[in-house]
Amino acid sequence: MSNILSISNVTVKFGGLVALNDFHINVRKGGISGVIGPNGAGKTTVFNIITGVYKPFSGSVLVENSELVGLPTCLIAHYKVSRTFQNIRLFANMTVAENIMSGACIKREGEFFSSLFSFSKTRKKEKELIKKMEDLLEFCGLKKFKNYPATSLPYGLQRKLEIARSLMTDPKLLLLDEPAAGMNPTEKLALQELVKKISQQGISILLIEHDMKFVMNLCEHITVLNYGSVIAEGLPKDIQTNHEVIEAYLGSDVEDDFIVKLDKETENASR
Ligand SMILES: Nc1ncnc2c1ncn2[C@@H]1O[C@H](COP(=O)(O)OP(=O)(O)OP(=O)(O)O)[C@@H](O)[C@H]1O
Repeated sequence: MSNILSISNVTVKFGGLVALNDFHINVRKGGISGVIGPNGAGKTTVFNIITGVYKPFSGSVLVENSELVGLPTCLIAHYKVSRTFQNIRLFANMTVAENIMSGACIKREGEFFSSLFSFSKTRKKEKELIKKMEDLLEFCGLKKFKNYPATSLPYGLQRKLEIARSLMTDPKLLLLDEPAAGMNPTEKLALQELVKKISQQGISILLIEHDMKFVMNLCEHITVLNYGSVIAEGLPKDIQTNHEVIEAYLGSDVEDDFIVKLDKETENASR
């Protein structure tokens, strides 16, 4: 099976700080992959490289066969890449429905002049987008909040709304930056199910997450970063027992979660 995303030899420097050092990752078409690592390891920088926020010092970012390095952020969505952010970025003065619709703006660029000459075509397109928005409300479990102000939703639903908005662009590759951050266990479980459903639609997913249970339950492949370098990569079960990974996490705020998961695995294995 081919890859939707192939990053190779990417180095990113901020002055004297090397945020990513010869970074690489492949995301399989239709797969769910994860990037983990302690705070400041370089995880968000990976997303910022893919989406053109930063230009790497060196290296390549291929989405299918297209090179994204050097492209401005505004063009990345045309390559069917969409992302959510670590800090929720909803339009506070808009409703849930309007926030989702805002994701469609990217699809409507360049339609201005044609719409002047074909009113019926524009109406048809408008109807299609509204239908798509309604479908996404349903799909993401947000239907009954359609007309609520976006920021009146509980935190977990605001995160789902961000995902719904990014799905409005019809991505092939969805980048989720700490989607479970700040969620309670029930919200995390619901989010886990939503991510699985998105994947079942054929959308490839790359996620960054500190919650180890969430990552281990969802990802088929995990890349571990520490100080900008890949220190391990592979199946969740291999990552959990990798000594360099455990070492990197010692002293970090996710250590407890990681060790709890490890203990559970050991417990299950000895049964
Ligand atoms: N624009 C920037 N200018 C200078 N340094 C930056 C910039 N962006 C990131 N960095 C630095 O690069 C390193 C990696 O940052 P990054 O945000 O990618 O880490 P992270 O793994 O996502 O961390 P966290 O888990 O805390 O979000 C950090 O040392 C950070 O301070």
